[in-house]
Amino acid sequence: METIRFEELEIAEPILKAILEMGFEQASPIQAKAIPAVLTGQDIVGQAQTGTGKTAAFGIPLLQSIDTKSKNLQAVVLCPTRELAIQVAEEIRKLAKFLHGIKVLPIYGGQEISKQIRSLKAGTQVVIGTPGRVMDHMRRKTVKFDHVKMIVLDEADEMLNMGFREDIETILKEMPEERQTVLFSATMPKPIMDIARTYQKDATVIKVVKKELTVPKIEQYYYEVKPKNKEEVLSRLLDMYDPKLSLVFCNTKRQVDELVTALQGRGYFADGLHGDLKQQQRDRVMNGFRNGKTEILVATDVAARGIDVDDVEAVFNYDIPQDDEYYVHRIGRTGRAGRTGRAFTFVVGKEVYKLKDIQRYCKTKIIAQPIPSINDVASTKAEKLLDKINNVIENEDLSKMIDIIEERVNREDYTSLDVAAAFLKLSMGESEQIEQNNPNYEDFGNTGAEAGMVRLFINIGKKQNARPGDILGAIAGETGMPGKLIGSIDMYDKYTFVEVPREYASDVIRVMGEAKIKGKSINIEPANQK
Ligand SMILES: Nc1ncnc2c1ncn2[C@@H]1O[C@H](COP(=O)(O)OP(=O)(O)OP(=O)(O)O)[C@@H](O)[C@H]1O
Ligand SMILES: [Mg+2]
Repeated sequence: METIRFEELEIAEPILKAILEMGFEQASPIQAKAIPAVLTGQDIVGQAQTGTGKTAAFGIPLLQSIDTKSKNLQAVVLCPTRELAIQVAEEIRKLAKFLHGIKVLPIYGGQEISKQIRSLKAGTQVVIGTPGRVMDHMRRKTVKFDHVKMIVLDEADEMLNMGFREDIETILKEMPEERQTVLFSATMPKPIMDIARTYQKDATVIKVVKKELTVPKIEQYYYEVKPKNKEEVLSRLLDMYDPKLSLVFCNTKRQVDELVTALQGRGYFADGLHGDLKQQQRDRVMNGFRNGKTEILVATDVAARGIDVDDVEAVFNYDIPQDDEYYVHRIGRTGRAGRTGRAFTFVVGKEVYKLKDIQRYCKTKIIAQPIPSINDVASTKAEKLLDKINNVIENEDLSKMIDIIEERVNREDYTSLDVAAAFLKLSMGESEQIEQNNPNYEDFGNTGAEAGMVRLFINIGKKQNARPGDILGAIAGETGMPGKLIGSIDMYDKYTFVEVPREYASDVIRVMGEAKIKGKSINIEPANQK
């Protein structure tokens, strides 16, 4: 595709300077098409994939339309959530850095209204707000729309989903007839086009059409899981891919809270975001995620729309999204502005059919993946560590270290290979110690009813005719584990497992395989869960 430079788009000098400072090198396709169109003053519907710069596509012409000599309110942007309002205001402020005399104000619920009123009174030309709070100011007559030239509905379809239809319609009716109305989103379901027909005049639709609705640079995978395994699978994927920042979407607030507790219990830096939190808490959580203190943000769909955080390398659909469109917006939190990303979706049972619908809607392929075993996680972790070592070997002076190792190796009866292996094991942490004779294994983490326990899948061979008590007795006898410590054993047709305290897991594994459990002469094999 032809590249368009911002200089070719008739953008005012101070704004160009700001764009340069923001590090944008060329206009994205939606920017190249929408900026000139919005500048002509016509009504526009703009659709382009997530993370392709729609904010600046309306933000640049919006700023250019402001008369800086007047202190009247001249442009309004409506966003579905406070987080998005804050972010859009931030981006527009950056674009306005060299435009003197422009005030850009985010207004949203939860923030002290008197403070907002003071700022509005002092003269604000651009307001970025959530529909509820903007309505509130409209009713109090603390905003006046008489001089508004342009209104932007960012994520209009989501505002409708959230029940803001009436508010939006009331706001639009209050605005001058001859204003410009602009809509932007990555998805354009029918209700949006209805709004467009009712409230826009001969709108021009600008679609940057791509084959698929999702960003091609996002690798998309799915995993068939059992509900009770989701937490473990999530942990394995987090350990294996080690994303800098991750966003995990759940369908309910309760699930968000539960998962945050579970992840924190497992030692992850996780935090939760949903609509039941107090406004200050929401700000605290969002800031923690933006500055990297929180590495895993668990959220409901409040964080699905428009949120732009650098370094979100993975998105997890812990629960499959209820609407096809949500899939697009959720996974679009990664792979932004040309970067790569990964999206992982968990499906339970019949949900695979929902996944089919999603793929059809997005015109994309979501690839099935087996759940990584503990061994897969460990080898990926080892690979990553070794990659880091490469760097050290190539770039650092190791002579002193080599002397120390050499001295040790000469003194003891082992090789430098042994030393390297031992170091690798140490740096991978304790959890990998129970790998060797690894049956499929599930760790319950440190919270919940089964805290501290692990479940080991085993095979007992039908011919042995062993009863549960025999097996528990045999394990206890062989490992020295007090019998009462074995949580439980379950024997089904297809699989059998024992649940034991984590610290005994490696002992139980040790007696499996070749070893016979002597006390009762029962042979226990490691098994794969099926
Ligand atoms: N021309 C550009 N060159 C490089 N980066 C850009 C450019 N335009 C915007 N960006 C950056 O790309 C990121 C994504 O932009 P933005 O949030 O506007 O995407 P969007 O299209 O609105 O996505 P969504 O559909 O998720 O709301 C932002 O960090 C923004 O600063
Ligand atoms: Mg956006």
